[in-house]
Amino acid sequence: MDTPHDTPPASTPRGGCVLTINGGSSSIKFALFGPAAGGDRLFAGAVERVGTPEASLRAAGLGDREDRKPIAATDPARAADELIDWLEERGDLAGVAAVGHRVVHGGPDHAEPRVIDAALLADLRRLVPLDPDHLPAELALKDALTRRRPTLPQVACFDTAFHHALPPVARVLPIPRRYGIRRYGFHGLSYAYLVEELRRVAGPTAPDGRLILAHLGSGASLAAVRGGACVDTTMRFTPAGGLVMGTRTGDLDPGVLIHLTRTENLTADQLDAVVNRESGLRGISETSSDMRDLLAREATDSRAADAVALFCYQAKKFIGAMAAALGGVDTLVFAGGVGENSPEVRSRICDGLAFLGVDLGLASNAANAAVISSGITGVTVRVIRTDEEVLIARTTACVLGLPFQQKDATP
Ligand SMILES: Nc1ncnc2c1ncn2[C@@H]1O[C@H](COP(=O)(O)OP(=O)(O)O)[C@@H](O)[C@H]1O
Ligand SMILES: CC(=O)OP(=O)(O)O
Ligand SMILES: [Mg+2]
Repeated sequence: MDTPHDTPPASTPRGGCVLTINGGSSSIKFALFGPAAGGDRLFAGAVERVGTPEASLRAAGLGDREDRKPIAATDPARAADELIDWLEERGDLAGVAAVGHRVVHGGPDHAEPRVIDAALLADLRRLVPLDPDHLPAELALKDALTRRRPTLPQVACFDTAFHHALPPVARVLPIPRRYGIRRYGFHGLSYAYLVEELRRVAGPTAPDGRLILAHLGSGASLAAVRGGACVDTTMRFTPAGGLVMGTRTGDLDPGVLIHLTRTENLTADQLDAVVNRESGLRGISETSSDMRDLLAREATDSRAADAVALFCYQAKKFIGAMAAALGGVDTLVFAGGVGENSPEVRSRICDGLAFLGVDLGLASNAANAAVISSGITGVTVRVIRTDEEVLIARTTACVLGLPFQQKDATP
């Protein structure tokens, strides 16, 4: 898996493919689907640790071993160029009919997926201050692809769309209206996929009940869904709010920021770095933002133990809050890198939630089974592997009228 290839693995000739791009602050996930009529995932991968000397590109096709190589990706634009070079070398870009982008923030005006044109680009550039940790990278990826393939249609799929119809009481934030600050909510592509997948695995009426979705990755949030519609979510105006995350604070007394501005003379950029990149699990543990590292260290490092404990405690409290918004809960879904893979974290989050009817089965939870509730109480607890990429590919094909039927949603 770690052996770098000097030559890229051979690709199969193909056309009509959809390339998906999920650009974040430190990684770019990508996948190639198609040919369009089949909709298979041909390969998937990621450029990781963008902005550091350790940046690398890894990818694996169906049945292939993973290919990994170091790349020079000092910023998102360089990372995009490296990724496009790699796709060109493989001969894959020639077969791409469309590119679908995850766009984390759509602001007040954009929810429906649409082709990225000059007007949308101008709007997205204006939205950068709302999400300085995702949008610049996403725009750099779009620009790099346009430079290299000016006629290739590119479609924006908005992470905020799932929350677009939040009830007014969940949307309003208590600050003078003149500032136009409101709750948007994020991780919507993941949530939309989880609702679809729940329908597929648990029956067409499963998402109609009271549903709590917990997307627990480096970025983490929860959503309360009733009748298939989102009624509340933990993130607010930006993806920095809500649950404590790998490097982001989550909810913080706003007075803390005033205090830091006054006592440390921090500028907006410095506050951005503190809130979005130096805090959360990293800030508390003083070592790592990665849940695996923290779990491995917590027996010998009380700071790592504090970080894990805080994450689990806050997730438990937010499940309680989402249950209150829904008037109870029928199904709880864990997703994201932590939610899908850590029985320990799930067990600590659910410990003490028996009053809501949440009770985990020991063996099923340890096995990361699809259903991990004990069956003794009323709430069905599930683990679903989220797949933002397939949702982007499907949406992109739909916007452009490409034939695309995803045969198997499981990566
Ligand atoms: N087996 C595991 N146990 C605990 N945490 C895990 C495990 N596998 C992955 N994770 C955690 O998942 C997080 C990354 O989640 P992911 O959804 O991939 O993030 P991203 O937001 O970058 O998409 C990291 O904190 C990582 O440590
Ligand atoms: C919205 C958000 O936090 O996204 P990610 O988890 O990819 O950083
Ligand atoms: Mg993510």
